[in-house]
Amino acid sequence: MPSRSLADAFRSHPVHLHQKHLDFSSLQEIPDSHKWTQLDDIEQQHPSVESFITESVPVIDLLDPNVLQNIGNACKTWGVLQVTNHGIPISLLESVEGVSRSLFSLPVQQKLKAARSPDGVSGYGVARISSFFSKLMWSEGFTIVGSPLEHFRQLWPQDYTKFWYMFGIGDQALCLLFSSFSNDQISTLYSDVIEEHEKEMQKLARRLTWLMLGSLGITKKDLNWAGPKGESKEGGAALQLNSYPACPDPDLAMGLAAHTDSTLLTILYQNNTSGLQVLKEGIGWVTVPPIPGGLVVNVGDLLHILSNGLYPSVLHRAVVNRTKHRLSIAYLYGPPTSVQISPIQKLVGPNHPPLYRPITWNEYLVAKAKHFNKALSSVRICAPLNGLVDVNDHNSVKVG
Ligand SMILES: C=C1C[C@]23C[C@H]1CC[C@H]2[C@@]12CCC[C@@](C)(C(=O)O1)[C@H]2[C@@H]3C(=O)O
Ligand SMILES: O=C(O)CCC(=O)C(=O)O
Ligand SMILES: [Fe+2]
Repeated sequence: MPSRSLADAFRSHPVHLHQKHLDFSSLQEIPDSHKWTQLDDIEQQHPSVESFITESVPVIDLLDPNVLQNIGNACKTWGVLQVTNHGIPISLLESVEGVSRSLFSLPVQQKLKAARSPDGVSGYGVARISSFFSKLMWSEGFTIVGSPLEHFRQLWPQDYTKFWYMFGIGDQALCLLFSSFSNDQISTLYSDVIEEHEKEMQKLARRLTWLMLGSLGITKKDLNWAGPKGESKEGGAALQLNSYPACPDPDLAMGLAAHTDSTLLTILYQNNTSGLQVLKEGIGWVTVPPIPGGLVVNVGDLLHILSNGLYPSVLHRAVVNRTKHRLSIAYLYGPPTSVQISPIQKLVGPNHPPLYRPITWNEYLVAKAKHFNKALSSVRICAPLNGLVDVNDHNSVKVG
């Protein structure tokens, strides 16, 4: 099962985090432990640019007849795009948002009952990449690999009262509906939502992978693990629920520090609060605004390797804001965990030597745990000939 082996990567390389769990909602001021300066994250030195003076991340309708070409262009020039008409029911995305909101609203002590262990992949905690920074991020996360049922049973109290609320115009038609659930009922209900979401997202992720590779002229035949004989090998995935509480001084805080994803691709849902920014060469940090019904899709490090550097894995981060609690839901999609990933043969030739050595997803996760933003460079075997530079390797010299 892919989910079980994804966890193996973390067992072999435990990450001990300086966990300091804050009750963000009670803070009027940012504690020193959470105050970031430019020195705390080298990537902060790039300017944040206003969306109206610059280009923006392409929005692509998956039903557009030119979808293949549009996706190819977006992947080459940005490494990120937003998709509409993707087929995932909005109601399903809103249900996962509801589960996430309910989870993060629990008291800290309750959430810690499902804390992620240093050598585990699933559970509640700060982002794994936190170990590379001296300052803490203004966020909480919950990672799910496989069924979340056991963790959910640890989380919700025995008698859990859930309320739905509806607001009318002004304060006229405020309506609260209360209902009591047993721990078992709520865990099963929420777990079913997560599993349905996983099923739907898996389908979309596969479709997007083939569209992205298709625009490079790659078909299933060109990939040994996904070709006619490899059909049965399914990709694996992790679901990351992110919560960014409102912050008294957003300029001093960091929601999620700049990183690339160790995936083939990541599909991100953001509730109607912006915060995601991507780094565009020569421009700076560009905000990716939430669009109704849209999903953000970004190229991950493994697709960067497969495409032999043609598709950059985009450096991105999440910033926070003063008034709104922001939630995001990231579906981190990868290949079967023990399959060797290397530049696709068709994209390699005398003028295009392979830039990376073969590596499995599990090995890559270990490399990320050791080297963080230098993980991609750590598997590089060849200096770029044609001016391609790893997006997360800003110190390297550009040629051409
Ligand atoms: C399959 C994955 C991908 C992981 C590790 C593992 C499970 C959790 C993912 C994230 C999610 C949050 C950002 C990130 C950088 C992090 O800290 O945890 C991601 C990381 C990666 O993309 O490297
Ligand atoms: O919250 C966001 O917008 C970004 C989340 C993210 O990058 C991740 O979970 O990998
Ligand atoms: Fe990410």
